[in-house]
Amino acid sequence: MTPARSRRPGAPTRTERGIPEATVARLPVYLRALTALSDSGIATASSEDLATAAGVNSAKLRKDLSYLGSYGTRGVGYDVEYLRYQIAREIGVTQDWAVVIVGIGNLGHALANYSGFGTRGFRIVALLDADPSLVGERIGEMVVRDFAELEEIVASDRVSIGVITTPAGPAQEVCDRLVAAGVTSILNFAPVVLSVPDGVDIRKVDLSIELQILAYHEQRKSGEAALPEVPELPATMNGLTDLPSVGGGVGA
Ligand SMILES: NC(=O)c1ccc[n+]([C@@H]2O[C@H](COP(=O)([O-])OP(=O)(O)OC[C@H]3O[C@@H](n4cnc5c(N)ncnc54)[C@H](O)[C@@H]3O)[C@@H](O)[C@H]2O)c1
Repeated sequence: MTPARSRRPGAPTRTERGIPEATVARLPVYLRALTALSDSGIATASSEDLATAAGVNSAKLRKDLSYLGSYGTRGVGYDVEYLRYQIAREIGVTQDWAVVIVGIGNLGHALANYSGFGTRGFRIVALLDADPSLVGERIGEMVVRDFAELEEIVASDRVSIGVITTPAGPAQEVCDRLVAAGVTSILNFAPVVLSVPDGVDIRKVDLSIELQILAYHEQRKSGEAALPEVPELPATMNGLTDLPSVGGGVGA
């Protein structure tokens, strides 16, 4: 009989391929840094260069990349194009992902107007809203469509990712409709915890939490300046620095 697999307490959670979730959360950051290096015509980069471009320390970067089987060449560094391809393949952005955005208010408009998704492998196929006064509005090359068309759009465009930018109240109902229609990944901007069935991935973007983390660091910095001897913080608080950034989440 196969023994039940249990996770060692405190051990990092890992994906099915054995890559720690924290590493997966940093891969889009590396991808963005590599794209910038590639756009500047740089063909190879040392782990230090790459770490600086990505804003992490080089030991962490080397460890992360080792999970992809990428170790660079001693004295030369990493092949920028190849590493970019490896990371894109790992994240799954070598293919085109169809995305719908639900709730085209202030935030929905801002996301709809953002042109950076396409170059990162995400194709916005529909902007949906329940407000009839918004339906038919043109935003760039797209027209806001009625949320009632959701099921038809998800099926015809093979949509796998849904972005929720509605108020908190209707967010769970919108989420349920997305899931029932066949969407299996959700990016939620609404300030509410959504429940999804097994097999559906959900990410929450909350700028106020990110700001609170910055406030914590600010307080710590000013505390250190004012008081020469600041007591050591518990390890769990120090771990806050390992949280993935919001920017990585939305690819902005
Ligand atoms: N995560 C963050 O960091 C962050 C930052 C800003 C705003 N927000 C949140 O994002 C959400 C949107 O903010 P906003 O300022 O754009 O709000 P908004 O009121 O301008 O827009 C919300 C839109 O959702 C639509 N809507 C409402 N119910 C719907 C339904 N059942 N189906 C489809 N569409 C529906 C409305 O018609 C409206 O157009 C809010 O929940 C807000 O709290 C999050």
